[in-house]
This record gives sequence, C-alpha cells and structure tokens, in this order.
Amino acid sequence: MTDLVLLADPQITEIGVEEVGEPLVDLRELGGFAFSHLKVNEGPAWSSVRRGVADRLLHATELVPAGVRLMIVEGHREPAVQRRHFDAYCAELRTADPDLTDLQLRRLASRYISPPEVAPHVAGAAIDLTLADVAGRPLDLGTAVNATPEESEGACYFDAANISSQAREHRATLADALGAAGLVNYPTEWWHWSFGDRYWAWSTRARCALYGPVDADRPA
Ligand SMILES: C[C@@H](N)C(=O)N[C@H](C)C(=O)O
Ligand SMILES: [Zn+2]
Repeated sequence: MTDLVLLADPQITEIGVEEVGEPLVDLRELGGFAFSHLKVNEGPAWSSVRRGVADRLLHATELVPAGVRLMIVEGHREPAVQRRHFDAYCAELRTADPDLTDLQLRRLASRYISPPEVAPHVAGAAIDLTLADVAGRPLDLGTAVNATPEESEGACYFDAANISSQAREHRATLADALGAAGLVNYPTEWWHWSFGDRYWAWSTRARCALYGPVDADRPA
C-alpha cells in the first residue's frame, strides 16, 4: 500500500480545477445500464454524473462482453454525505488505533473515502459500479461494493491477490471496458472509477481537473 498514491496525497490535493461547467446527466435516462438496489445514497442525483463521464460510461457499455452489463451503484454524492462518511470512517480507524496522528488518520481514511474538500463524487466525476448479468444479477468481483480494507482484508484493492480467479477475470473485464473508455480506477477500490477529477488528472498527466463540486439542483 505504501507505493499507492492516495486521494489525501498532496500530489492529488494540490492539482487545480478548471471547471468546464458540464451538467449532471442521469444515467437512468440513457439506457444500457443496470442499477443496483443497494441504495447506498438517497441523494437527488445518486445516479447522475457529469456529461463527459456519462458519455464515457455509455461508450463502456459497448465494450463489455455480450451478456454482461455495467451495474451502477452511486454517482453524485451530496457534500454533507461525503463529510458524514469521512468522519465516521475516521472515528472507526481512531478507535482501532488511538495513537494515529491526524495526518496518518487522513491518509489511512483516504484509502476508502475521499477527504470532503477534494471528493470526486461531490464533483459528479466518479462512479461506483460493478458488473451484472442480463437478468440484473451482480457478478462476483471478489468483495461487496464498498467493503472497507479492514473488513475485506485488503481484497477491495483492485490488484488484490486474495480473490478467486473468476473475480479476477471479472475485474479485468471491468477495467478493460472502463479504461478503454477513458476512466481511471482508484486502486484501493475496484468499483471506483472517475474522469475529470484530480485523480484522473494525476493519472493521465492532465494539467488540471475539469470538475469541481456541483450542486445537484443547480447547473455547474
Ligand atoms: C466509500 C466509497 N464508495 C468511495 O466513494 N470512496 C471514494 C474514495 C470517494 O470517497 O470518493
Ligand atoms: Zn466511489
């Protein structure tokens, strides 16, 4: 884990945003996707992402093998929800190890949840998703979506070795389609992919991120 660049790393947080002003687009209106019943987010735009992200996801639906669908779990997230998840996970980590410094805590937390001030879901730039069959049954990708590093013993990391060969193949299928469509993965979470955020800018050596925080009820 030490060589992974995390969302709390200054290499990421110091990247600037030049907002391009694209609207949020509801993926439910585009067709071609499956939608999870997990309901991890009750926010008004949970199934929405920026137009540039939606276009790329739509392209990715054409790249997955026949009989496989992209299953959307969560797109845009309200800032207050991001803050609540971040604080709750920090509290969990602090209980497990009261000696952590604030800096260590922030870094450890960002393996699983982004610091609120740079959160890609709040910008409509990230999507949490998995694969399903045509009947809408989720495929095995090795862990539940949103399994923490602790509860999954690290199997949530994209490259984890402690998953079955079938789960590995399914992760490769997901990565082939999303990568070819222009999204980047956050390596501590196999289900988290983004375009236009700071992590994408760092991964692709783009000069800046394209999307800052966006209000679900108002255009960017
Ligand atoms: C908690 C998980 N669903 C997630 O979205 N994590 C990333 C890193 C985030 O908060 O952006
Ligand atoms: Zn995510």
